[in-house]
Amino acid sequence: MSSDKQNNVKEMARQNGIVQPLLTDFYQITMAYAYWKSGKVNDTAVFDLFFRTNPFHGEFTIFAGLEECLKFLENFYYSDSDIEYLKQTLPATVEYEFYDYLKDLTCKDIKLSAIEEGSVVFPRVPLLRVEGPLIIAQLLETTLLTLVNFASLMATNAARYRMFAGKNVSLLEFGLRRAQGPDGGLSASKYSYIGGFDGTSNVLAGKMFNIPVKGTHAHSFVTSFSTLDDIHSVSLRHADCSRQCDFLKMVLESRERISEILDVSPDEASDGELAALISYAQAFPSGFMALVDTYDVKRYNIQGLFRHGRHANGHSGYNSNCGSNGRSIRNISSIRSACGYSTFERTLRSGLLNFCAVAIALNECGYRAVGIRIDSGDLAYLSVLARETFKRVAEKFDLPWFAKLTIVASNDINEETILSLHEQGHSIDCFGIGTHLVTCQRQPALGCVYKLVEINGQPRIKLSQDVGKVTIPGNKEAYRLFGADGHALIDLLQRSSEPAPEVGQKVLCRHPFQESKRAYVIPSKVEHLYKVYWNEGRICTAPKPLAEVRDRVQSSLKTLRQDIKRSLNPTPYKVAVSDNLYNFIHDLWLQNAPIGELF
Ligand SMILES: Nc1ncnc2c1ncn2[C@@H]1O[C@H](COP(=O)(O)OP(=O)(O)OP(=O)(O)O)[C@@H](O)[C@H]1O
Ligand SMILES: O=P(O)(O)OC[C@H]1O[C@H](OP(=O)(O)OP(=O)(O)O)[C@H](O)[C@@H]1O
Ligand SMILES: O=C(O)c1cccnc1
Ligand SMILES: [Mg+2]
Repeated sequence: MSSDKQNNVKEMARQNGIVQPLLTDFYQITMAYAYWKSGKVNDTAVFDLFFRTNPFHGEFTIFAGLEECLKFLENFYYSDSDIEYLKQTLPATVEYEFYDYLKDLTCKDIKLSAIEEGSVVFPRVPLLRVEGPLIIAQLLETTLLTLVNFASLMATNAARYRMFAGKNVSLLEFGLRRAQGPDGGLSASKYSYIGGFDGTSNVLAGKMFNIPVKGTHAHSFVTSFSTLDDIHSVSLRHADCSRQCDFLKMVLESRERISEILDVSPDEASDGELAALISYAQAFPSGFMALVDTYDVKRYNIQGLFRHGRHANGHSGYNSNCGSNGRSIRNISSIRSACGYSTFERTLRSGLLNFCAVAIALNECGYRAVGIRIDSGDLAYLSVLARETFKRVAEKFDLPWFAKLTIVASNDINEETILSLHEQGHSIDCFGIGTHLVTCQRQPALGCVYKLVEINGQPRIKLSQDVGKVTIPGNKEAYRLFGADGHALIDLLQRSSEPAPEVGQKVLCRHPFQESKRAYVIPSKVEHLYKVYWNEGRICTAPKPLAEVRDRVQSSLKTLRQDIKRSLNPTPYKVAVSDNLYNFIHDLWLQNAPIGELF
């Protein structure tokens, strides 16, 4: 295949295959027919796509999904089979000329302006502005919403995990198996990466979007081995020469030595687990990363006790509620009485001992192990226990790097768990996060809407009893005004006919609906938020590559004050309208609001 063709295939692959004009609500097509039949073919409209509330009890959102929107516009046409399907689906009374009209429909007369993908954005400020023929602009609604809503929600969720995890911890997305279907899983991987995750376990996402693919192994790998007899080969080739080492013998010898250092008996470690770890190390001698909790106390049938006693309030006993060994005395004693031996002594005893034995033997063969994953129990406590173990082995074997082995933690981790673990203190280097991240469990939808704000040059306002739902009419521009300290201060919406605010010039910023709320701002910097991305039938501003969008998320977040980003009770960021737009909204509101009668 020529390299052009290969690039083409790669480009196509980056596009989500199910995104096409029929991926919409039926009512868009019935409305299109009714518009067409009522002579509105030449009407022009402006639609705003925006959300009303930030997700996750936060005060910011990350805008994502723009690249997919542009690809959708680029490829928008009804195929013959689409038209055939519509003929069967719409009533027989629909005139045939309508299908001829649909057949020729493309986005050539649409103009799409948008905020840069990866930017922090706020309620009411349109993320996309779609201008053009009413019928086609209307037909785009559902697909644009589905492309922006989940992408932005995911990117925001991931950015929050990134922010609360801190920059010294890596984050891996492990969610595919628990995601909302294959497309949910794929999108989750893509937008988690944009939001600041370092890698994904999703191989297709890695291939399609060039995201680093990472992973460890599952419990099933460990439990598939029963005894040392299950080891296929006892040898491993030395890293520096072709010499075959008697790897099994080396591991068993190192296990003896380490068990003395750790003051545990090798008899208590599982041989099946050791066989599994040896086999994994033989397959990946330079990337040895082992799951070490398969044969911990959790697998000895006392799970119920452990769970109810310890995490009832979402906190571990470590540090807060602990005895001299760092565990909750109540839980330790209840587990002791249940199983007749000390949990503390037993915890990770098998896994850590076996891991260290294999890692030391690998070292003797010229390889460095990577680390461990813990997937159950008190992650703060167990990570500290593992780090202490590594330090002891590092010292005894005079291998300083051993103390710094990577500790990955997984198991139902969410934002609160990360904050709580940080509060307690832990030794985790990397979180593997699935369910809560990809399903956005804390808030499963963003709630972007697509509202008509102008028709044939005339502004449109949608009134509501709920003032928060009143739309801001007309064709508008949005500006971000920065304060003297360089932070973003306020987003300002103006009518498109108004001159842009200028640096150093006082601007009156008004709350869109509350008359008394207003402030003067003298911006130190003004950022025009919209660029035209699609016009005259083509992409006129190229969307940025994924890695640049990812950087944009971090640089854009840096412009926000810390209090806007904090987890608990963050300060709202201000979104305002110009004085001119304020008066325009309220005049139109009065014109459109019916005057009631009292009897
Ligand atoms: N130190 C900690 N502080 C707060 N939360 C923690 C801590 N350690 C673990 N967690 C969280 O507590 C929950 C523990 O879940 P659970 O009680 O089901 O235990 P488990 O170890 O997963 O048990 P099982 O193996 O039976 O599923 C997980 O959501 C995990 O992320
Ligand atoms: O908990 P999440 O945030 O969703 O992260 C993904 C989970 O998926 C795996 O568990 P699973 O029990 O499916 O398989 P395993 O045998 O590999 O643990 C992994 O061990 C994590 O616990
Ligand atoms: O690689 C892993 O450790 C992994 C991948 C998916 C889900 N849980 C864990
Ligand atoms: Mg698991």
